[in-house]
Amino acid sequence: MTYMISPSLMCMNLIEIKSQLEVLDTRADFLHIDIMDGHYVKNITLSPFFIEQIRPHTNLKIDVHLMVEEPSDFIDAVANAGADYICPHAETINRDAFRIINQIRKHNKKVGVVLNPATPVEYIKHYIHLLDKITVMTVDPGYAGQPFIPEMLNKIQELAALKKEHGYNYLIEIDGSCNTKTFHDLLGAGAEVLIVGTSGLFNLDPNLAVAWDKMTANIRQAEQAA
Ligand SMILES: O=C(CO)[C@H](O)[C@H](O)[C@H](O)COP(=O)(O)O
Ligand SMILES: [Co+2]
Repeated sequence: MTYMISPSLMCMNLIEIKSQLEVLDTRADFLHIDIMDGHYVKNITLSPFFIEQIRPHTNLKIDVHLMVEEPSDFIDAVANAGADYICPHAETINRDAFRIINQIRKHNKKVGVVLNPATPVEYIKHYIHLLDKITVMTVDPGYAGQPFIPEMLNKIQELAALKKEHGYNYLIEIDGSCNTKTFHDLLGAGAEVLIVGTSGLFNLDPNLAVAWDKMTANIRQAEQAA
């Protein structure tokens, strides 16, 4: 199975950003950056300023997860700060989805959308063919450390089947509780990008390089069981 790993930087040890980025730079495929406005979800984490600060220190693709009520207010700022993928929630763009997709494309950035657990794939059917990435939330958005919602495995399978049937280009990404308990089922269902946060990576060891090795061993085990 091929898969890509996207560490969620809101879960990193922010006191050690530089050394942690060095560890991730040679190992990860993306850096996942959660931006929240305190309204769409009741939390505030990273920011366009944070992206601008880390951009010169990594060669990885920066993937921005916008948990905000008005994505159009943030797209230019995160694009100018150096994001590669810009991913608003489908629930926040369906009144002007095509305008938002064009706003992201104008910056020559990849377009993703994120689906909350209660949002069906049907909700994005009129623009699914335009997407570079679809993120299935396997927890309700807003916080790290929440329990996995197993009903989401069917949604991942549905996206994998649609991709195969129509030849769509989107990557199928998972956000929330990707860890040793869920890797097997997620990869089996068709997950292609795993966002790893507290449970899958950062809490495995205080030394991030050691935590990374533990995580990859866990994934290898999950693959073998498949
Ligand atoms: O979007 C998120 C939360 O709303 C995140 O990307 C979290 O950082 C991620 O879910 C954390 O991973 P965990 O293993 O579920 O703590
Ligand atoms: Co996220």
